[in-house]
Amino acid sequence: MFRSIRLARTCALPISSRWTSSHSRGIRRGLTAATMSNIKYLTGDKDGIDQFISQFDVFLFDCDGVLWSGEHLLPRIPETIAMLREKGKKLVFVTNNSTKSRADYKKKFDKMGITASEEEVFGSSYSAAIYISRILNLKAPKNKVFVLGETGVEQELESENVRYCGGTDKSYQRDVTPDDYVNIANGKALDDEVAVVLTGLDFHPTYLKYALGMAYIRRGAKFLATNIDSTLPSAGSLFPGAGSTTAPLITSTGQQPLALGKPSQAMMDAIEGKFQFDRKKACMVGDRLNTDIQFGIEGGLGGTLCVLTGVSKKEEFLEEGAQVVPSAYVDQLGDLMG
Ligand SMILES: O=C(O)[C@H](O)[C@H](O)COP(=O)(O)O
Ligand SMILES: [Mg+2]
Repeated sequence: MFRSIRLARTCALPISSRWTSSHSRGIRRGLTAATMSNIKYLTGDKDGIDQFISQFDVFLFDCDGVLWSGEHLLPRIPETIAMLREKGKKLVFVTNNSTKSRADYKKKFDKMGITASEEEVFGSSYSAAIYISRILNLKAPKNKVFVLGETGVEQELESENVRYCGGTDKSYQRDVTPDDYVNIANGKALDDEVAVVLTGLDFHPTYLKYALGMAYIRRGAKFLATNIDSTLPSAGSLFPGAGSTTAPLITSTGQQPLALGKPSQAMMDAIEGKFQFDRKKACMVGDRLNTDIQFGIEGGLGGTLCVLTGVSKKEEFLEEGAQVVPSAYVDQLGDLMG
């Protein structure tokens, strides 16, 4: 894949041509006995843990299902993060959860006693905002975004001076009326400055928002998504994810959105550019195979660590022929404390 790099506006983020590839090229690799034997199970293996950690200078951490499950902090997370910092490791928090901004995550870290800075967060809502502001680079007045998502998306669009409508605006959280059908069909209800429809995990989906989103896409607006995770791990269980709240627009328009969160390799390029690290000395830690682990493997990182406190189960990567296989796994991240 040809990769052209151009320095962007303010904070030096490389702009990769990989923003354009809609879906990452899945991993085509059968799980053989050899690879199965290579997967390290680290829980309870002190020497194995030390040896594993010593290979890496940088850890990219997923959040939901790894650090916490919704508002429930998982065991020994503050200690584990502190331990890695004491060992001089660089940490980056790479979440697909677009409902919060980097500033919101800083507040959540503080509330949960996790030592982390806003600068260390790189979320899918930020990824989407920089794609729109620095790649699409839409010309006014047709440069507005119709949002189907939460405040995290809105805040990150604001941080990139991108205009938007929809989203958490309460005037869209109402029942659709007969006039709405007429005004959407004749375009009176549509904002001519909307050039993009951006979806994320939406806790307030309404038929009206879907009807407007569909109309904008049908009249040519770009269809983007922060991420398309089908489920959200929370309170130790699974709930509808961003992919599920985006699905009505995929079904009604017959179009697939360009997803800008993990496993998008353009997001990896942007993270590498911002945090400047050697991929071979970096490890991706996550709970989901088709986002986190695939992200690390396709990104050519030195290693991937799957934790079993979120979405994926070990059977999914230990079974014969498994497509996405981490280099190691633990029952929970806190197990790295030995
Ligand atoms: O539905 C979603 O958006 C995802 O389940 C959720 O956001 C995943 O977040 P992550 O595990 O990447 O922190
Ligand atoms: Mg996760």
